[in-house]
Amino acid sequence: MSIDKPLTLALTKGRILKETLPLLARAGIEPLEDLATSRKLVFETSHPGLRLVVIRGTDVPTYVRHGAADLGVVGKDILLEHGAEGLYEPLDLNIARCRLMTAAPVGWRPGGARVRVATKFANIARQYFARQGVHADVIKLYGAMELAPMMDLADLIVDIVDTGNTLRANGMEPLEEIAAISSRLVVNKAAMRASHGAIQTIVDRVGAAVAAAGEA
Ligand SMILES: Nc1ncnc2c1ncn2[C@@H]1O[C@H](COP(=O)(O)OP(=O)(O)OP(=O)(O)O)[C@@H](O)[C@H]1O
Ligand SMILES: O=P(O)(O)OC[C@H]1O[C@H](OP(=O)(O)OP(=O)(O)O)[C@H](O)[C@@H]1O
Repeated sequence: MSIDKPLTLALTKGRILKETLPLLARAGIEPLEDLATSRKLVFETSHPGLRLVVIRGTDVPTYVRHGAADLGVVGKDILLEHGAEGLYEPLDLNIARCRLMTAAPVGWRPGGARVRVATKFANIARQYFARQGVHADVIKLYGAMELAPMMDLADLIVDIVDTGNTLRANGMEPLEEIAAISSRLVVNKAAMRASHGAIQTIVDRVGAAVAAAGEA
């Protein structure tokens, strides 16, 4: 395989993208166009032979697993929920930090033998409650998890908590932490072997940028 093969880095759009771009800039990787104002999905960068694609977080592991992107930036919550098969996870980027938690309406106490749990993170929730020996009926939702207990769709939710403002605003409180979440750099395993030098250079530069951000 040619050593000049261009590399693709898949970025999660939205909140993670906002925190990723300054880190990449510190690593000397800057898009040649303004991502915020462009409707494009593919961007050349200042780093020779590296382009960016900007997609939904849940699609990042899919692109990287299939080798359609060589590297990716994605939340650990997505990796836990959708699996990290075929991926290396060489760096914790220490951005978009939050916690994956169980939460319930203030004052809720377990009653019957089963709990109804509404969440976007159905696999994580099933594994978590199974480990706790709790019979959980997991109801998959795609957003606004806090609404489910209010409408008596569920007793508990599993959701991302940062400040706790969203829970408080909806009469809920956090209960238990399932996992600490931050965004990760992931690499396709086959690409790591085929383009080791070029990929390791990027991992090292981004790693140095993470360390510098930690000291700032
Ligand atoms: N409040 C938060 N504080 C810090 N990080 C968060 C927070 N909420 C989500 N994240 C992280 O950011 C990622 C994207 O969250 P965001 O809420 O922007 O997207 P989404 O609306 O869930 O995704 P999509 O646009 O694909 O529907 C999550 O996977 C998680 O890793
Ligand atoms: O504890 P907090 O600081 O309130 O943060 C937690 C909230 O943040 C995220 O939602 P986000 O703000 O991204 O909205 P969205 O996912 O509904 O777009 C997440 O889904 C939680 O609802």
